[in-house]
Amino acid sequence: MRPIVQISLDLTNIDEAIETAQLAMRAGVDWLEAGTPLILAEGLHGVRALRSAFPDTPIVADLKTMDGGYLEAEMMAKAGATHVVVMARAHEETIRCVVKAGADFGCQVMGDNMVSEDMIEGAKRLEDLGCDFVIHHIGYDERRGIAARGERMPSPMDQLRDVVNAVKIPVQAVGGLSIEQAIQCPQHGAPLVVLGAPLTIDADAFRTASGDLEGSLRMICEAVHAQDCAP
Ligand SMILES: O=C([C@H](O)CO)[C@H](O)[C@H](O)COP(=O)(O)O
Repeated sequence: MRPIVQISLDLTNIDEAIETAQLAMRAGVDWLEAGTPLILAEGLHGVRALRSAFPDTPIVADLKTMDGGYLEAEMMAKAGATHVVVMARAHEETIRCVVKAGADFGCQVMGDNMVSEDMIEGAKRLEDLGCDFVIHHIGYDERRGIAARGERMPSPMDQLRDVVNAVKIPVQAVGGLSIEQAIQCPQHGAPLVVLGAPLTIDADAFRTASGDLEGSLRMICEAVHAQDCAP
């Protein structure tokens, strides 16, 4: 699979999300993600606004579904999402329901292994239950909590190769990656590169790469697209 750059719009209003998405699309980003904060703040209106502004762009709705999977996926697909997210820790019936809704409404399913007791088994479970992609994810609170205790912060890079080797579906690594680590994901067999915090939480540091946010993002997109994804 050709490497893909996805931008996570972890923002809290539609105007800011559209503005950031426009910049991202000019820079060469392939997929947009309606991040969990945007979905909480703007709901289906946020996804509809992105779909209306970007009619041909894949849109991931980061719902983090734990229950009521069919309806959540149906609503997001009808609003314009091409991808929805269900959690590996959800009941297997919930994962099956999201997969069924994906098939019924033309939407692909990304399964997120965050806080799985065993991240590799979590990824396999998602594949076995019919998900189209695995999101190998170390959560924001988990990372911050561990760092606050002065311990080494876990990274999705720690087990990325093992997760990639355990499943046949494409994998995306998420959670606290540096820009360099994100760019390297295809070399570790993970073709979906997601950029989140660098554009929002850490925007100033991100700009330092070239002094200009759009220019920096363009450089990142070019670096990702120039790679072949390792098997
Ligand atoms: O999904 C996310 C998290 O659970 C909060 O909603 C974030 O999008 C994800 O953790 C982003 O991580 P960074 O790559 O560190 O921005």
